[in-house]
Amino acid sequence: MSIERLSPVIVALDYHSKAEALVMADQLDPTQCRVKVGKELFTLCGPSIVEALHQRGFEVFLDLKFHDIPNTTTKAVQAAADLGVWMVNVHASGGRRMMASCREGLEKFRTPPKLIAVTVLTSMERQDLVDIGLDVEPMEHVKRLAALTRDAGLDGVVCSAQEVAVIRDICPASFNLVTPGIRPLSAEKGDQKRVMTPQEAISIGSDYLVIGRPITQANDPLKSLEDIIATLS
Ligand SMILES: O=C(O)c1cc(=O)[nH]c(=O)n1[C@@H]1O[C@H](COP(=O)(O)O)[C@@H](O)[C@H]1O
Repeated sequence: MSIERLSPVIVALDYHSKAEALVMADQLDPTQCRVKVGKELFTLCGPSIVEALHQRGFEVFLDLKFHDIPNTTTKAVQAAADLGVWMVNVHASGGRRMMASCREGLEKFRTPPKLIAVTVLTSMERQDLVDIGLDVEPMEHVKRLAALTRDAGLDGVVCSAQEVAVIRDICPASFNLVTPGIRPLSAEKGDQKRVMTPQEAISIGSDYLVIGRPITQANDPLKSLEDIIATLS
């Protein structure tokens, strides 16, 4: 069975050192999940953490949420492709030209990473958008940015599972919907606002579930991962 069919779970390795991240990775199983390397870990460790995870058999989502001018962002996603990562992301609010330039920049790679765009962070709610001058519901803004991402030719978006149904209506089935803000019923929400359980997220059409603390802060992370996967079938 391919890993695509085995598990949609991407475990967020949000750690402050390579050693801590690898202790967690060594408790997980690369046939049951992928892993995500974000800003904290990559800023501290650089490419060596990606190499160490590849050596252990994990596919890596490099979550650096690039947001810059087209030239800079394109060079950044090309650097991610040089590292051989499975997925990389930019901010959709960087705009159509920036996203299209990134997509074109990956065309020269034989097996480019999936290129996806963050819509509205799952930690944000309506008032956070008002604060930055956007007097809209998160759902509406996510829909607009997902359409822009689709038109720029990217592989998908990061959104909350609460927006999946609306995006599915306007994007092709091949458009990947990657959803953080996933919380089993028993888990703390923490700083996440737009949340959903793993089971609900999959039933509504999420392709990938990004899950950090509910797995990495569990007493038995592998059991927590397996318990979550068991709820998905
Ligand atoms: O791009 C992301 O992965 C991301 C986008 C978003 O809108 N919300 C969000 O939480 N994330 C990431 O997903 C992970 C969620 O972790 P937990 O809240 O611990 O499950 C973190 O590493 C976040 O950086």
